[in-house]
Amino acid sequence: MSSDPACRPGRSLRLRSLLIGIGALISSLVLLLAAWVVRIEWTHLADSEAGLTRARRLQDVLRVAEMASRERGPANGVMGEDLPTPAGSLERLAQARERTDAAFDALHAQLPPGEDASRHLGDTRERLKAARAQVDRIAAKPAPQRRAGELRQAVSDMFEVIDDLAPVATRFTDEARQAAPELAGPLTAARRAADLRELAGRLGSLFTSALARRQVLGLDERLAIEHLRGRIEELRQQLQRSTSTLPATPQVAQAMALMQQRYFGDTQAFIAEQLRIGMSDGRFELDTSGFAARYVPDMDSFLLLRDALLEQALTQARAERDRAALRLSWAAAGAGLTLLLLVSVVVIVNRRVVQPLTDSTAIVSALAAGRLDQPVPQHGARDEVGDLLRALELLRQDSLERQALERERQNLIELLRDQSNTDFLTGLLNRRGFMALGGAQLPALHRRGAEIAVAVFDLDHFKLINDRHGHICGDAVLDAIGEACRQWCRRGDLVSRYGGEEFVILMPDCTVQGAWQQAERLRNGVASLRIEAPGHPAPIEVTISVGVATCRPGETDLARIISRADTALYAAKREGRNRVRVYQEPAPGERSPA
Ligand SMILES: Nc1nc2c(ncn2[C@@H]2O[C@H](COP(=O)(O)OP(=O)(O)OP(=O)(O)O)[C@@H](O)[C@H]2O)c(=O)[nH]1
Repeated sequence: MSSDPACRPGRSLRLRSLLIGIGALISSLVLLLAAWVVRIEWTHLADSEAGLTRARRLQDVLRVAEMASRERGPANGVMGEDLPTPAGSLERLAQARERTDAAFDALHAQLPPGEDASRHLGDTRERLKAARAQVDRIAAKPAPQRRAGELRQAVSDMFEVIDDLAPVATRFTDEARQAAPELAGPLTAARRAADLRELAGRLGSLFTSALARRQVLGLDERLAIEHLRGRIEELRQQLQRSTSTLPATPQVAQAMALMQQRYFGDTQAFIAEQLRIGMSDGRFELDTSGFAARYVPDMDSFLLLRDALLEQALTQARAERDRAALRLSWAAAGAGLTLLLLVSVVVIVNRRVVQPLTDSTAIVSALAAGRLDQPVPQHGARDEVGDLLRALELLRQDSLERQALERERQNLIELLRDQSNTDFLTGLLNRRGFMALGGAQLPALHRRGAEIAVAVFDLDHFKLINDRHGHICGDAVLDAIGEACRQWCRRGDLVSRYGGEEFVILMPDCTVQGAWQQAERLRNGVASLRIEAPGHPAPIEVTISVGVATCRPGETDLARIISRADTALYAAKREGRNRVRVYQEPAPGERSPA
């Protein structure tokens, strides 16, 4: 039964391997799926971060452009005022330049060094420096010496600084759009608002030359002003269209309304009036500073709108980043929990099912092999596996009882067998046991060429002992003779109480000479005994007569050998007892003594 493969413990090990394999496979699939989801969410998060970073950079670029644009007011101011330039104008210009430089520094700090945008901004600053030097050269001249051409050039150089920032702004807008497409709307609209501020500023700057010299506007200035007004209107419409598609925020709505009211309401009428004067007699009521004081504040409505749109974009980007981070956390936590659950399931199934099955298989195999010493493990749960283990324990207990009963039965059989072959008085073999064992030994002894002898001895006048001292004393004497046999016979000799007071000894590996010596030793030993018998004060002395015969080659009939030894025994009795006689084989033609 133990050879049945189903009983081998290996089965259960394979079941555990299967469980671990399935667990590992499902875990791998879950991990793969989780890695895929986490990767997607990670990409979303990275894109959102990138979109936010680019939106902030765009905000900084637009701030640089705003500051450079604001710097044009004080620059135009000092170029429009005669020497000595008022300290207040110089102070305003210095402060404006400081603010522009600070905005440049802040933007530079955001960019990794060596990046294209960083290098480009470096070039733009050089261009700004050159434009400022040109402004300072013109402002250092007396007003009459300042030519219209150089004034326009100086203004144009300042414009170019702003134009130079446009590619950087476009680049960050594109990068933000690629990383987070939802930012495209508000960022594009914010750039349009910034462009409107710039164009409005340029429009004002075109009046600078005529205002400074209180002259009519030149044809190219008039054309440029009309061109800019057209561009401004066009941009306004684009801005309206783009903001109308965005999710409306109160800040953007308010900034749009303010822009419409202030710049495209009051300020447009003011510009139209200045244009009319510039096209008629050039007698402006305001100088450049007065013009700037009236015109510039209304342009701030563009900046309010730009900032509101940028804030909307940044808020969107931050919200998207936070959502992506949350989704990423959920995905990672979900994957971790699923894995934990899987591992728990594998551990529980292993502990509740596979391990008990493994133990059960080992126990069943042990039971099948008859090994009952292996205890069945305790399993507290009231489930099928628990029932199985409890049933196995019952089976084991039952088998243990059966085994004990079987052992008892075997012992009893052994005992009975021994008793049936043993003489109850001396503990030696009885006749039956002697004949069975001795008869079985002879063939093997012959096969290895051993010499075999048999001795038969009988107590002398034993009847007298019984008669004089009683049967119990006779039994004690027989018992003492048995002890003497154990003491004086060799280890391999087979000794038996053959019947009554007659004993037979089978002596393997014994020549006739050896047998005679052995018999003599035994006879002397018995004669020297002083046997204590119950109820008998004096020790009893006995003698024995012994007959010895040897086994003929190949002879296996034990009874015949005993018969020959018996013949020798009778001879010993006849000759006076207490002696050993060896059976003499009759000469050819002579009759057997028996
Ligand atoms: N106490 C006792 N006596 C036994 C037992 N078996 C046989 N005897 C006695 O042994 C005696 C044998 O006597 P006999 O055959 O005449 O032989 P003997 O008296 O020994 O004389 P020889 O053999 O000629 O020397 C008988 O009295 C039997 O009763 C036994 O188990 N116990």
